[in-house]
Amino acid sequence: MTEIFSCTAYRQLSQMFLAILFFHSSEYILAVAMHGLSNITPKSLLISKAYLFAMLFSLLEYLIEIVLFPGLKEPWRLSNSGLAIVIIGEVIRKAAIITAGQAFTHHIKVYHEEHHKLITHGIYRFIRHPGYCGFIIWSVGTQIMLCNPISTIAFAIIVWRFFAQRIPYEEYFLRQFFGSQYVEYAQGVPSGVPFVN
Ligand SMILES: C[S@@+](CC[C@H](N)C(=O)[O-])C[C@H]1O[C@@H](n2cnc3c(N)ncnc32)[C@H](O)[C@@H]1O
Repeated sequence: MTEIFSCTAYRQLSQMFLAILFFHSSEYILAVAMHGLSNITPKSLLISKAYLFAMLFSLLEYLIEIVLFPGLKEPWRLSNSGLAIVIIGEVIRKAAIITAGQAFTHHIKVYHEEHHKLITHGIYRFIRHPGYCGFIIWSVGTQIMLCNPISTIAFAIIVWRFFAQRIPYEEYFLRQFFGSQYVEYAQGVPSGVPFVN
């Protein structure tokens, strides 16, 4: 047992645990700070059944591989690059949440509220969906950090597909709310999610 859970495994699993803990607790704290505790539900922790399934799958992959192919987990440069990618993803996502403030809601708004202003400054000057871009980077980074080949590819495809479907829906309402102001903004600024215009 001690041999299976080598130093590498302890380090990688602790980093994963801390990455997840930091991500969800900071999402919740920021949601409370932006919207007030009374407007927040446990959904702001962003833990869905699909997400839990994906994370458990990745943990299972890790455990199977560390037993059967321990050498797969050893490339420390790759694992450290994963950690760096996780941090970059966090920074991009949190910059989005802090910049957008009350405009950043975890559900997509389908009715225009008066206080909802179009955000085009800060990180939104460079990409239209930094929150989604940051999450894709963060989630794929967690799997690179664990040196999980299957989950790295699966996370990249599944998370990308999720946002590729969500963005057109979200932008339909943004065009309804902000009209030509949003159309012009979208023409000049890339989405930040690969292959999504
Ligand atoms: C989960 S947030 C994600 C925001 C953005 N898609 C991102 O990735 O940073 C979803 C809410 O943000 C709002 N939203 C998205 N882009 C916005 C912008 N540029 N200005 C104001 N609100 C925006 C949408 O109306 C939606 O209700």
